[in-house]
Amino acid sequence: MKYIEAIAANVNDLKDGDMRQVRVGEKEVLLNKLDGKFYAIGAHCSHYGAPLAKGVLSGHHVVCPWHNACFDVTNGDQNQPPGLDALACYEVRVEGENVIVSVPENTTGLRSPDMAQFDPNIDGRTFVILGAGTAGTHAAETLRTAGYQGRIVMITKEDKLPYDRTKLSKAYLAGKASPEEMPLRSPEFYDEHHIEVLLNQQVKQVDTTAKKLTFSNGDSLSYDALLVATGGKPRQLDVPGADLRNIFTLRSFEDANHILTAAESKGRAVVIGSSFIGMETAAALTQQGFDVTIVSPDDVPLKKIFGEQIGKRFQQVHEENGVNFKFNSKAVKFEGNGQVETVILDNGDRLAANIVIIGIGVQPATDFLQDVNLHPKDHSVVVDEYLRAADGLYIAGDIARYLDWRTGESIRVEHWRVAAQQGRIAAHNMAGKSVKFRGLPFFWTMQFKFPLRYVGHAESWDEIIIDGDLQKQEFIAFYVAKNQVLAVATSHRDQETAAISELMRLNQMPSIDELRNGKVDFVNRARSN
Ligand SMILES: Cc1cc2nc3c(=O)[nH]c(=O)nc-3n(C[C@H](O)[C@H](O)[C@H](O)COP(=O)(O)OP(=O)(O)OC[C@H]3O[C@@H](n4cnc5c(N)ncnc54)[C@H](O)[C@@H]3O)c2cc1C
Ligand code: FES
Repeated sequence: MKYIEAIAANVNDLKDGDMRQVRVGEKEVLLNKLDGKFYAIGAHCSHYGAPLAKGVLSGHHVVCPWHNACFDVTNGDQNQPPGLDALACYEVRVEGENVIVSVPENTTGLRSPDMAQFDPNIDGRTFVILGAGTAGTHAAETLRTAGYQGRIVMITKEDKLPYDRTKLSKAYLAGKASPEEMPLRSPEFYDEHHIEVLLNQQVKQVDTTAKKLTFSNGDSLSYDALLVATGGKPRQLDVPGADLRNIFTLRSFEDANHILTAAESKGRAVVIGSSFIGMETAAALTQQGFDVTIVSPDDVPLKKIFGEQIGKRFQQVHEENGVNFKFNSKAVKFEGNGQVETVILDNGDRLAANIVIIGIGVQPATDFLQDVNLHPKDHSVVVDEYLRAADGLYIAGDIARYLDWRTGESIRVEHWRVAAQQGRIAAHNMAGKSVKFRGLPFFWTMQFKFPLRYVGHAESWDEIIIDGDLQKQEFIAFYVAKNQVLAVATSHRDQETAAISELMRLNQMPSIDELRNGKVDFVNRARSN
């Protein structure tokens, strides 16, 4: 292999705990100094390619500024999702005052994690992963990185290998991502690591005593351990005309493709619901040339999650881009000749529509589970801190209900990164370790050019402290209850967000008085760990 070598820095350029992006030939490298030693790894996050130098170095790991993936800077290992690959690790040496980094000429900056080889003679067990979403995908790969050599079967009712669901309502629907950009891994990857993916297979029943799954075609499959990660199923609107053509929900690749096909003729779109799916879909369809109206029973979009001020800022951004809102309204009927033409609201208003998207939330997809502890509120599965629901049965992602270690409350979240984290933890436990789930919820949204990141979990709060400027979309909002920061929503303050999530994870957030006074240096506080 050919290497490129270059002087990347002077030894005095970096203090302990510093990191910077440097160039070695044409390649970008993240150079770090820890305990007097230099390390060099790939410069860009394996998720969406964020420059890690703009994140936060905390202890031995760097937190990505965009969606909080974490990498060990001494070897490039990824220790927190959402990305799947590790980072390349490069040779560094010091000669005199020069820090010299050596990089393979063909490096991509990424590295596939080391995985155990499938060998049924060594391990004759079958581990089944029901659900090929983010939790399932991370679990399958983690089983191999954790050394499991038995059979892995991942099952999905969809016709696609695992893909990036979060892009559906953003880049994909807006026409900015092609179908080829959606898969999380290539077909060859699953072959190489002997991860069997059964497509188009719906599971109808799980017998947790006999450890057996039954498919809708009557076939069955026995398992030694099972991870159920079946995600959410969109709520339907039970009103007359709801079965007309061109009325959609959005959960799967197939849903998005149906919407795109119907959207070819452009025209008017009505979106029912002003939470994430509704708002993101409205933004994407507007960018596709639709005249979009959002119908919502609320008076401000996203108010229950972010509060009134931030919700109104999202509304303003949508209105500036031409989206109309019908607040305090419900759709009570759809009319049309085979295909939807009119949406009728509870106040009698009639909205012309070529397509309708219903975004009124999801329910945990658990109807095939009988003999486990389902929560009466939403039929999510109650798990212990190891994400276990019964002997040999693990649960991860949108269907898992667990105790939030920060507040002791029973919560369930619908976030991509959390589902990935849980898939990883569940896999470690299936593989024989004893790892507790102690994640900090994190999600992001992007509507037009308004990005928002959210760390923590707050269903209600006493106060929202806002640092920054909502109008400029540069702010941090702290959601406070009983003198504790439960959650933080931020826009265009990415490095501080990474630092805050680190401080929240370590239980080292500044006091509420400090936050009220402003000017807290979150980045330096997180770096000093
Ligand atoms: C359009 C959209 C955009 C989103 N954007 C964001 C975002 O920006 N940020 C964020 O944090 N979160 C976002 N989310 C939420 C995020 O995608 C979910 O939290 C995450 O996908 C949950 O992962 P999961 O593995 O639990 O389930 P899923 O990803 O839903 O995967 C479930 C899997 O189970 C399979 N399945 C279900 N039932 C059965 C059955 N009976 N038999 C066989 N297979 C079955 C499905 O086919 C699928 O493969 C978004 C969600 C959607 C729908
Ligand atoms: S780009 Fe790094 S976590 Fe998304």
